[in-house]
Amino acid sequence: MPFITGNGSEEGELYHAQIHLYKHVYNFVSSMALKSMMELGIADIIHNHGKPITLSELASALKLHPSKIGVLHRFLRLLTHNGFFAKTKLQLQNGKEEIAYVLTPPSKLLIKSKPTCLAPIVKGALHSSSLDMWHSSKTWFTEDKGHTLYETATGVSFWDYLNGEPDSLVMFQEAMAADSHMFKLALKECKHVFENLGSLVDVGGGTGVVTKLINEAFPHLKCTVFDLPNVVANCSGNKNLSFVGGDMFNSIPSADAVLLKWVLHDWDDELSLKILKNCKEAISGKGKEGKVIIIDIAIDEESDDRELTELKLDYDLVMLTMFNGKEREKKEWEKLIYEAGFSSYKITPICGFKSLIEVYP
Ligand SMILES: C[S@@+](CC[C@H](N)C(=O)[O-])C[C@H]1O[C@@H](n2cnc3c(N)ncnc32)[C@H](O)[C@@H]1O
Repeated sequence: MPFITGNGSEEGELYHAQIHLYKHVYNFVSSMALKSMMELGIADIIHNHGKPITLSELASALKLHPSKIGVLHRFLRLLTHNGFFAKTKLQLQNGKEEIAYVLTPPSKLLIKSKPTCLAPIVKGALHSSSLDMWHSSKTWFTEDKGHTLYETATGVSFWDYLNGEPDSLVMFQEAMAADSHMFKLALKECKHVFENLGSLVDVGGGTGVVTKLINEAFPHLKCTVFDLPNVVANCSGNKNLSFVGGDMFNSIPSADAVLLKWVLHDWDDELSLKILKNCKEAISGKGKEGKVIIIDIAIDEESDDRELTELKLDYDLVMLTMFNGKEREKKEWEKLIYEAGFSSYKITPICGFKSLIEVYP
């Protein structure tokens, strides 16, 4: 059981069950408190302060009305409990002590001046356009249409919504770019995958954050970012980095290798199969030497701990409800890869919760 049962008495079990249930009912409070912290820029303030910050110093930096100092304290208390701040004691000149707050590794990921800043993920994932649809889930379950939850709630697909709302498209691309910056660390783990390649096409490569990192590490590798025409319209590259607009369901530019990062989880098996078959076609000029490099989640409940599995399963529902996509278990990856006509593959965990899946013709 995921929760500890009581002392065996009926009441004890009931109380524990209630705590478990309420905890999950109010999980959104932790998410929204985190969003408030990101919007207020608290991580930046503490980072720029350069030393532990007291409540009154933080309130003053935030220019809060005095009536909000107690509010700030209670937000900080929850966020500290949730691991986003740590408390330390400052010795004052009058001999007294005062509590001060410092950043922890998760809140350091919200410092906007750092390349590893994940604030755009918090902004995008907790934006009303991602959350409001959940109120329509009962209708979605009971209707007999092949819509995503997002379509049922809003009447348009998420992709159409993005394409019709330039600000939202920018927010989405910024969230993707933020996540991709983490790839710089992962590149050290998977350098071997890109060595000895002459050309690479990054399919669904967005604004090219990942491809630029690969291009920096392998300046002689000819890289192409391939995405929808409106996504790459204003992107510029260099001698060995170009942007091409198109539709991966029609055809993909030829290369020695294709990269699909954070792409296949947007699509169901039928459409993913189509993309993979087009990837196979794109690398066919390289014979058995070609490869497809997938970076996505692989659900592995047996090996992963509870927190990691929960994150992967949360992502699965996000993909399902917004795109009719899915996060796949290892055996589902195998089925998809073999059905697309590839002969072998290798899965290696990277980037903390994603996997590198090397696929060979
Ligand atoms: C989840 S994002 C991943 C972006 C990037 N690979 C990354 O990891 O940051 C999926 C990308 O697929 C692109 N995409 C969606 N439909 C496409 C299509 N039919 N052809 C090419 N790209 C497409 C989207 O524009 C988006 O940039």
